[in-house]
Amino acid sequence: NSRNDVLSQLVAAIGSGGVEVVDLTQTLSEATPVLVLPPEFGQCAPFSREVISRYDERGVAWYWSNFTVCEHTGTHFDAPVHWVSGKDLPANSVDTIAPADFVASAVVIDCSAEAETDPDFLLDRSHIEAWEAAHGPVPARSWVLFRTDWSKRDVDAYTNRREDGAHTPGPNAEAVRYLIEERDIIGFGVETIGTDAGQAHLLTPPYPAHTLLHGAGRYGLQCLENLDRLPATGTVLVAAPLKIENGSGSPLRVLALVAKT
Ligand SMILES: O=C(O)C(=O)c1ccccc1S
Ligand SMILES: [Mn+2]
Repeated sequence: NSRNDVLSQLVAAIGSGGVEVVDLTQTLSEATPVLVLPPEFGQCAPFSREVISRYDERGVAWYWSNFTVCEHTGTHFDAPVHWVSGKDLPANSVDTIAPADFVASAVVIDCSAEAETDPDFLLDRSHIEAWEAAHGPVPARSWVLFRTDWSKRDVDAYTNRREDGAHTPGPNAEAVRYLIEERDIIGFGVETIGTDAGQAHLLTPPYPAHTLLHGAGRYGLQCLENLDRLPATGTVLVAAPLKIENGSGSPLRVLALVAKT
C-alpha cells in the first residue's frame, strides 16, 4: 500500500526534486585549513591519511586508508563539553547529546555585504532584530546560520591570518545572549574556522560564541559552505557528529533540506 505518512512524503519529495538536499560540507583533505592558536597552546591536527591498500599486494580487491584528524578539523560540530563553560552540563558530548537535536530547523542571516567590507565584522543584536523585522522571530530550537560568503574565498583570504591572529567575522556577546535567552536557539553555524570571530579573544567574555553557546548547552557548526543556496527561513538541517566517547566535537556531513516552492 502506498504509505502517505510524513516520512513517505519526504522521501517522495526528495526523489521528485520537491525537496533539494544541499550539501553544506567542505571536502575534507590534507589541504583543509585548520585553526591556528597562539604557539603556547596545543594545535589542531590537519587531516592526514595513509593508504593501507588499493587493489594491490597489500589488499588485492580493496582500497582503504587510515586517517588522522582533529575533532575540530574542517566542517565540524562543537559540543558543549568543548568549552570550559559547558564542561559540567548533562548530555554535553557528541556521544550523549539527544539524537533529536541532530535534525532541526535552520535560518540564514546574510551578512555577506558587511563581511565583504570588514573582515572583523561582528554580528550584533541589532542585525538579528533587523532580520526578524523582515522574516519574523528566529524560531525556537533552530540553528542560526551566519552567512558571510567566507567559504567562497581562496585559502589565504579564508584563513585571513595576520601577525596578531585571524581576522574573520563572528558574533558579539549581545548577539549570542539574545539568540540563547530570547530565542532559545539550538546552535550557531558559520563558514569560518571558528564560531567566534578571529579576534574574539579580545571580546568580553573572550570567545563569546563558545563561552555562551556551550555554557548554555548549545552547539556550534563551523567551516560550512553553500549557505548562499539556502532560503532565509524554512531549511531543515541534518547535522549528526561521530559518536566519539566523551567527544568535544567531530567532523561531519551537514545536509540542508530545502523545499522547492
Ligand atoms: O571550536 C573550534 O574549533 C574553535 O574555533 C576553537 C577551538 C579551541 C580554541 C579556540 C577556538 S576559537
Ligand atoms: Mn570547533
